[in-house]
Amino acid sequence: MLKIFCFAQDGEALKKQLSRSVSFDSGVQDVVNDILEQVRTRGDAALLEYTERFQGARLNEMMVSGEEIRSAYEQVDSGFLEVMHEAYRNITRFHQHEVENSFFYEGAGGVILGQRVTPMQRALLYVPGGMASYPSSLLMNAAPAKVAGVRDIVVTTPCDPDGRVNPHILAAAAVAGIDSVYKLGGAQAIAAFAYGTESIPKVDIITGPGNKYVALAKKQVFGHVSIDSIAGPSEVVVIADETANPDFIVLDMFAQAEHDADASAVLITPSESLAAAVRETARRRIGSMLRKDIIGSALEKNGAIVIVQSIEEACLVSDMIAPEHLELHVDRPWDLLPSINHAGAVFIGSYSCETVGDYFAGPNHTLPTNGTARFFSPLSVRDFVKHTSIISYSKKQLQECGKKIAAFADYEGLQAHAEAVRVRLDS
Ligand SMILES: NC(=O)c1ccc[n+]([C@@H]2O[C@H](COP(=O)([O-])OP(=O)(O)OC[C@H]3O[C@@H](n4cnc5c(N)ncnc54)[C@H](O)[C@@H]3O)[C@@H](O)[C@H]2O)c1
Ligand SMILES: N[C@H](CO)Cc1c[nH]c[nH+]1
Ligand SMILES: [Zn+2]
Repeated sequence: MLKIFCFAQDGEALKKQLSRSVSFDSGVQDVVNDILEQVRTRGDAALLEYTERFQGARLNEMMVSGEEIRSAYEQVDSGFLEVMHEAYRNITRFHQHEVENSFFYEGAGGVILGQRVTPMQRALLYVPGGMASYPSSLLMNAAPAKVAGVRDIVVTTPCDPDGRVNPHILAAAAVAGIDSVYKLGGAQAIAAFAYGTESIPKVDIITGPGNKYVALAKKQVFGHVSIDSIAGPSEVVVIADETANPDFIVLDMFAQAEHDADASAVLITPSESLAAAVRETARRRIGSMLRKDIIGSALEKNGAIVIVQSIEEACLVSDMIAPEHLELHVDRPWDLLPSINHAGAVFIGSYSCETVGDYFAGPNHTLPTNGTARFFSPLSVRDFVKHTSIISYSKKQLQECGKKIAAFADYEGLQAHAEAVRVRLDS
């Protein structure tokens, strides 16, 4: 199930296997492109057909009522509510540190220059709900949107075949103060909110994680709307030395693998004895896991133990993968941080397990996957704002530099640009 590779011998083959790419396989691309096109051209009719096909639900009503949200909040276990409230406070507090201010300054000659930071007006938060339900993802998406000051925040998540949304998700919506929840999932939901349909209002940004269909749909609609990142099937890389605990490592690898048969989990270590112990522990423990089939498939397809020559080489291999999550189970974990260039989130030391970040610590768990941590960042307040440049010249200030500006336009051969300045110099 967890094959052991030696980087020195299998380097080239491993590069191919481990480097995850944003180019999803062509079967998935065809399916997603077709769904996007159908919803774009046929609107609600296609949306409802796909909802019936993929969720088994024939919907008369696409939205959850306010009453359902209130009653879910009242009925959910009070201990769970408390944890959700505490987690939401932690997440909000973290995101408050990301707030950017507008700025203005006096440029040469006293002109006023600046940048306004303003919130997006309409955001869709996608909360996955195919194989499991993710109230934690609702909290993770809502907090930065709220902190940014987004005016209209709507959530969508797949309902069950009876048209019901998981009550824990509805309770999380109440915790975050969100009252618009749709029952739609998959690429068809992404299409509906990206293009708009008769019943679904187009949004400005779509954020949130999802399976490969959701992640690819977000990628394809980018440009019609903004997106946060490609946050697809979960991934973890563990870098470990001989001091690490094999049980910790195995359960952290299982934790990501249990999300999806397309998830991935890789251990990189210079210790052959640790590699053998992890493989043995995985074999022993998998039988007791409720999601053993999903874990087994994910590890079979995208699981590996890679033996390297040193911890430094482990960092290089990890960078090659650019994982969503990177755990450092080594003697001096902080020392490795400068050698890590590409990871969505880094977990320092063997007690900072990824589950802590998934639910509770505060940093966002919506993270880039498929190697896109090379250029995407975790979901943040920055995703929910945009920037507008401000330029203010008086007549006198324009007269001081107008000739130079008009000359620049002349060099570009753009006469109207030049005249637009000269006409003011003569006025
Ligand atoms: N990267 C992150 O930040 C992050 C965070 C949390 C969860 N995740 C990931 O989110 C995903 C959740 O996946 P999920 O499936 O449980 O829920 P989901 O809501 O992402 O996907 C369910 C929907 O996928 C669509 N779908 C399923 N099979 C299809 C098919 N054959 N053809 C077309 N559409 C199909 C259906 O519309 C279905 O309703 C997992 O991959 C998990 O690892 C990622
Ligand atoms: N590990 C997921 C991100 O890949 C987030 C999550 C939510 N619930 C449990 N885990
Ligand atoms: Zn998780």
